[in-house]
Amino acid sequence: MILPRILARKHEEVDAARSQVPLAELGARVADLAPCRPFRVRLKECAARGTAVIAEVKKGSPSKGVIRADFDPVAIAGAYERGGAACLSVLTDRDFFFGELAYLGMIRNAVALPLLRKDFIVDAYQLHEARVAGADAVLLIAAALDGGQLADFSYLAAELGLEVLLEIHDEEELRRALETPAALIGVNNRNLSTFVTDLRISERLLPLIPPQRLRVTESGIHDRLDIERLKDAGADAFLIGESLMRETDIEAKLKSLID
Ligand SMILES: O=C(O)c1ccccc1NCC(=O)[C@H](O)[C@H](O)COP(=O)(O)O
Repeated sequence: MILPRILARKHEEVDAARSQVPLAELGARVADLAPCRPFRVRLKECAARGTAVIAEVKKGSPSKGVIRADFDPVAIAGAYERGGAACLSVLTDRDFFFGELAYLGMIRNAVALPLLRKDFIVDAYQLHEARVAGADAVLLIAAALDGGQLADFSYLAAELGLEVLLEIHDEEELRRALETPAALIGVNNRNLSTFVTDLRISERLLPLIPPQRLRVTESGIHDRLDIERLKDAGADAFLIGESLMRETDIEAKLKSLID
C-alpha cells in the first residue's frame, strides 16, 4: 500500500524541516506575504465561461514513474497559462512524485494563476510551509486525515489565507468532508491503493455533493469526451495531470480539452 508509506515519509520530512526552520519562524514570515490569489473565484469564473481546468505540473508518479523526462516546471506553467488553465496544481512531493517545494515560488514568479500545493498534508507545519513557499490553496486528503484533522487544518488554512481542496474517494470520506467548511470538494477517480482510475467514481459521488460546494473531479481525464461526461455528472472543475504532461504541445492539448 503506497499511501501509508507516503504518509510515514511525510512525518519524517516535517520533523527534518522543523528542525531547520522552527514553526515560529515560518509563522513570522507569513505576516509579510502578499494576499493569496483567489483560487475558487477563478474556478467559478472559468466554469461560467466554459471549462475550468486545474492543470497539474507533474513530472511523475508512484504508479507511472517518470511521465515527462524533459521537465521544466516554469515552461510547463507558462504553456498552461497560455492554454487557458483556470488554476495550477503543483506537485511538491519529492520522493514519490519527483516534485519540489521550490517549484511553487518559481512558478508564482512566472504566471498569474492561483496555485495549489499538491502534496500529502499530515501536519500544520506544512500549511505554513505552503503559504510561505507561494501556494494559494492546499490539498487535504480525507483518506489521510481523521475528521478532527480535516476540520483543524481547514480552519488553520483559512487563517493563513489559504483555500482548501478537500479530496474524497467514497461516501464515508464525503460524509466527513461535508462536516468541514471546505468550499472545494474534489472527487479523486484514482483509488490510492490500486492506482486504478475510474470516472464512474465521480459519476457516483458528484451528485451527492451540495451545489454550494464547488465540485472538482480529479485524475484519469484524457479528452473532451471525458470532460463532457463529467460535466453531465455535475463537475464544476477538472484536475488534470498525466494526459497533459504526456503531450509534446501541452498548450494545444489543453486548448482542445477546454473546447
Ligand atoms: O498519480 C498517482 O499515481 C498517484 C498515486 C498515489 C497517490 C496519488 C496519486 N496521484 C495524485 C493525484 O491525485 C493526481 O496527480 C491528480 O489527480 C491528476 O491525475 P492524473 O490526471 O491522472 O495525472
